[in-house]
Amino acid sequence: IRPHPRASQEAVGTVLLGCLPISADSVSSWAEVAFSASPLILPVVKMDLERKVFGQHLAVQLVLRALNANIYSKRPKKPLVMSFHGWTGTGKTFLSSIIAENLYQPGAPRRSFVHHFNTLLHFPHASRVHLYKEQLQNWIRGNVSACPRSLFIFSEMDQMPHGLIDSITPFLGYHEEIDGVYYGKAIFIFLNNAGGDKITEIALDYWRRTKRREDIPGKELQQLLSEEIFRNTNSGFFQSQLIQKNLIDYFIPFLPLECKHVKECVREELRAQGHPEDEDLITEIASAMTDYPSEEGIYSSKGCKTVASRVTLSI
Ligand SMILES: Nc1ncnc2c1ncn2[C@@H]1O[C@H](COP(=O)(O)OP(=O)(O)OP(=O)(O)O)[C@@H](O)[C@H]1O
Repeated sequence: IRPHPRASQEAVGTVLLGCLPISADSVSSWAEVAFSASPLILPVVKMDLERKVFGQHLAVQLVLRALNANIYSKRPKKPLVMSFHGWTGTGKTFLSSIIAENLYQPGAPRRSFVHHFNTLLHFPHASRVHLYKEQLQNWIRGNVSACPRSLFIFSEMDQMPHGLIDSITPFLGYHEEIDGVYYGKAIFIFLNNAGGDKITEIALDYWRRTKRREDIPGKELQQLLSEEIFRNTNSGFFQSQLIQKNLIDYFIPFLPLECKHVKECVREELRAQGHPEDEDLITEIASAMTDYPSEEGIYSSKGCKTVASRVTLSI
């Protein structure tokens, strides 16, 4: 990751990447305008999430609650920090992109406020952790100083070099300001496969006891997740201060997707590609994808991830 030349300590308070090329004050106020914290925003996000995201009632509920608490507060005491967990293809990236799309007013240049870090792309070498730490801090400090409502998304957390994520600990705490920068309106989302097996284990247990997945208690699941990723050497949060200091506000579980959810994804994909909703084809693709556990075939181990290509190949 190469921070924008202006996103550095000296430049805090000047113009930064992604913001309009005007003075810091106007950038800041522009960002405020672009961020539509009107009473309408959450109903719109809610509608979008409930309509487009299948099988993730817990994640949707928790995310809405979290956004509600931060967005409508005049001066949140700390930035909103959410960590999404679940198997591949269950909608973690999809849900964060829906948040990013809805958080800012239409027409606002989203890249000005939404910053996506992909571990494999931006932090590929464990030996360069020191360099990454400094760059990451500069990037966040610089962008939040210009756009307080910045959204930072970190994907592939499982691949994150140990210790790197702790470099942003100071920004995530309860501080009025740090060196003149206020972080309370920023939003951080971490995307992680770690914890996915635990979530599936619990979901499967409910299924086997013929209990509804809707009855899985979110609170307990969140607690289990925080313990699991702290212990897991591959979670990106292994022995992380972010967890020790309770700076992650919400651990959001993404449940494994069942055949009926995959069917919805296939249906959606057919529509998006402009094809008729062929029920036989929908069932065929979804059934072929629900492969876990091998004896029962209840969940799709790839979620909806390969749906688009399967639809393309089947047409
Ligand atoms: N729960 C879901 N509801 C609707 N569509 C979904 C859902 N999960 C996945 N999809 C579809 O599958 C695609 C891939 O999912 P997505 O990239 O969000 O998975 P992910 O959980 O981020 O996976 P990974 O952990 O591998 O990054 C999405 O773009 C979306 O089209």
